Amino acid sequence: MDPICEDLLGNYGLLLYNLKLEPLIHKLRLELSVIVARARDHSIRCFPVVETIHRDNICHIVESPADVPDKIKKLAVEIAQKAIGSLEGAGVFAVLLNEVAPRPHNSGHHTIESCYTSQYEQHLRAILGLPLGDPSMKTPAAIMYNILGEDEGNSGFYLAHQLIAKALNLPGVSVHWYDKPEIRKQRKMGHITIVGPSKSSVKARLDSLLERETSGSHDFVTPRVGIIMGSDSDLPTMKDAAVVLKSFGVPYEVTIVSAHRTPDRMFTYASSAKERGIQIIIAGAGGAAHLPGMVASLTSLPVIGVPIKTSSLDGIDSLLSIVQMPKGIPVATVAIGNAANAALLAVRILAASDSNLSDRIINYQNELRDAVLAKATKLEAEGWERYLNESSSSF
Ligand SMILES: Nc1cncn1[C@@H]1O[C@H](COP(=O)(O)O)[C@@H](O)[C@H]1O
Repeated sequence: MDPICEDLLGNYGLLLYNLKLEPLIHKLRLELSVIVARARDHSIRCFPVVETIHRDNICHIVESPADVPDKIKKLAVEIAQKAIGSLEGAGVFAVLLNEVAPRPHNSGHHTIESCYTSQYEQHLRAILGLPLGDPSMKTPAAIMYNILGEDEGNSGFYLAHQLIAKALNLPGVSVHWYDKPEIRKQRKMGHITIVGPSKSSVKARLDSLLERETSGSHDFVTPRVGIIMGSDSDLPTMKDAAVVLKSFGVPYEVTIVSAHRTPDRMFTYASSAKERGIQIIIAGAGGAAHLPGMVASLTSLPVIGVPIKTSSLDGIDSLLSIVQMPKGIPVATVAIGNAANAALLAVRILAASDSNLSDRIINYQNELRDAVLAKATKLEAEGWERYLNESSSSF
């Protein structure tokens, strides 16, 4: 059997339309879903493939995009398109393992916050004969959690509202309450969508909401600075920015975004940064270092570029690629390899409207001054030869 099909049969079940489904459905752990929109002119657009995670045969969580290889996503989209192509009618259809639902679907609820066009808007566009909208994600990751009734009556409402109150304290969260008059155990009463910069961050936020152990970070504060770099080989340089931000107590996120190797990710990252709460982006890249400039062209946020020192041209190539921006799209550029200065500049920009940070910058500068004055006093007292001998290890 084709290994892709084996993969699907093993984990995702999408190819099982024509097989005996019952025994497999009972074992279903997760399922892929594709929301397909078909317009009246028969044009078709697909939302990103999501994975739905089931508990007691009820959809519990939806993660977007699905964490499966691209070849599986491609195959899932092809199957979904084929399925919808064989049906009549315009509108939004959800294609899953055991159903084709001719309507907006639970597995597409996340699109309200995470996609340029929600499944509901797409449905209206499709049935009204309007052009279909862009179904791609405007945020790198989203997770949707169904609020299921935990109890009957008032106790059930109380538990659900407790969860909602907690959710509203987390960044990137939107709560939808369906206002159903009655609550029953396992009945879908609403849903919570969490959007964020990565799968791990949205999963960690959901874990914190549900008071579950998380394998990722426990820091759920919205990052104010995004530190991005073209490759993990830039990390030894770029980590200095993180160290400085940490010392100033400025929340930040760190990730890899390559202008050339992951252009779509760069687009999504830069265009969603502002609405995710990021205020400044620090972008490091080496060689043909187009990342800072391209990111600056996709956002209105200030962008600080860090030229990474390269082996062949010592970073001059990176510096010139970053600093020579055309008029209209500025990138503040620091010295080659000086990610610490990029972070200090970011802190100064934030400090312009944050008196607490401003005080910390002044303290930091005072500390720098005092350190230099102490060295000057020592040099004058000891003379340069002894000073050099004593300090040689630190030069
Ligand atoms: N310009 C560019 C686009 N995508 C990655 N780079 C840069 O290419 C350099 C070499 O990357 P790697 O070590 O992954 O080959 C890194 O500095 C990285 O920022």
